[in-house]
Amino acid sequence: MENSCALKGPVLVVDDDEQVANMVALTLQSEGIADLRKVTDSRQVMDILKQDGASLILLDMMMPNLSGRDLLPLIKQEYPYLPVVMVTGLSDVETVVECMKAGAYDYLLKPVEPSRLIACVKNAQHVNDLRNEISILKQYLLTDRLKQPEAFTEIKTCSKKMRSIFQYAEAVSGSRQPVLIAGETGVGKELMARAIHQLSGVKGSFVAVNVAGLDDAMFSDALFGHVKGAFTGADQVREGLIRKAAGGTLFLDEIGDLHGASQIKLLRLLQEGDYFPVGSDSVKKSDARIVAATNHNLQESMRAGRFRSDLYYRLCAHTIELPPLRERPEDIPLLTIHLVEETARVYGKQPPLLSAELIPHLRAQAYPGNIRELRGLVLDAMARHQEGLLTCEHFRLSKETCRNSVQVGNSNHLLSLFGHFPSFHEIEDYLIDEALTLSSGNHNLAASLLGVTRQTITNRLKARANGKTTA
Ligand SMILES: Nc1ncnc2c1ncn2[C@@H]1O[C@H](COP(=O)(O)OP(=O)(O)OP(=O)(O)O)[C@@H](O)[C@H]1O
Repeated sequence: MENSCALKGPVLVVDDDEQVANMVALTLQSEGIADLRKVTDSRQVMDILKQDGASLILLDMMMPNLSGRDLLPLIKQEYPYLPVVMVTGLSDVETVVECMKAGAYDYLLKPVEPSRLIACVKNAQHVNDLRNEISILKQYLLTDRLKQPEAFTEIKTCSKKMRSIFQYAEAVSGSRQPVLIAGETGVGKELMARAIHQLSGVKGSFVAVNVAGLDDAMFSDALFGHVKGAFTGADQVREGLIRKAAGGTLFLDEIGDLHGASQIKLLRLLQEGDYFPVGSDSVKKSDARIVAATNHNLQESMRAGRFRSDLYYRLCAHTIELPPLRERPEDIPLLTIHLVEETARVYGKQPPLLSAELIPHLRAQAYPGNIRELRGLVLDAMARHQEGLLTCEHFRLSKETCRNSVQVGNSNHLLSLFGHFPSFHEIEDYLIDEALTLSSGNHNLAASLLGVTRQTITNRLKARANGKTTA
């Protein structure tokens, strides 16, 4: 019995009549469902499932040697979550009822009507997606592990909230449904969109377009392209970005600013998977996965009549809300060190050590521009910095927060913290513990924060464990 309910693999079209199988396959291919396998001998089905799996089976009821009706219980016993759609002639309706009771997902009557076939397959795929998503989320609840941590390498974080978001992103990355990434400016929405693209394992490209400021004509031309002669000056055919994103991901940034007329076109693309190049009345199909991002509250925009509710509900099936930096201050040390190292590489400098008071200062900022703002601050500070420690003096920080943070060195504060005036070793231990907390236990990071080597921290911790520290 199959333990995992994650369903991967082609749609199997099982019919002894090759013509019918071809017709079904062609109809599905015309809808962009390309991962198909035709099987004309039903006795091969169980072996195929064992070797290559399947995400759905279209199973003819009447076949020589092993009928669909006899095969169904065998499939259901081994693969209880695999949707099986029975395909049958009208006269078999009673048997269909029996098959539904035996676990068939749905049935189609011959001759198969294309729109019903497509709707049935898409529904089954949607149910599969949801089941896969739930199954992955369940695994996370039990293990708290990421399957592909490398997809998130560019997103530096030690925040638990962000880690749960990574898990959710992994869970939805295999779905064909759109993903909406919401969050303030500069929180890393585009980085997240790229991670989802990488996680989904699709072969096509990641194509990004910022739709803010595009009027409807510009939007249609950029996305859908145009035919020669579509308008004055259109003397060449232009392939739209949607074509470039075929088999990949189309990232629509600032979707909350999308023009009203363009919203209708995008809705059609999401619902039907098709579009018209400008100046053409021949419809084109798209299999690009749509990921959209916004820093607006789309529900508010919807209530204010600026954003179509049908489009919103189509987009928000999988929503990822990235928290602002002020809600994950624990990321500030890690991000600062990452940005300092990155900038040092760009300027061809040695990465400087950070002064002890710098991180508390940086943590005290509000960052309305989030990580992009922190990046700007670090770039600017690194440009001023000549040599030695990187300190508060190099940063354009609010004087108020600097004054507040400087009070860390106040002796009253030390008295209230330790209950007595602390010894040198107590302060040392305290600093090491704080740095380890800030860096989520990362010794390299903690050493960099304290301006010492990693070995110093390790030796100190070892000595403490062996009871060799003096109070
Ligand atoms: N967690 C992170 N780790 C490292 N760099 C980050 C992180 N988050 C964001 N950045 C950097 O911050 C900058 C802004 O990120 P990004 O463009 O992804 O934000 P955004 O949310 O899409 O912004 P906007 O809404 O303004 O388009 C980029 O330079 C990006 O590399």
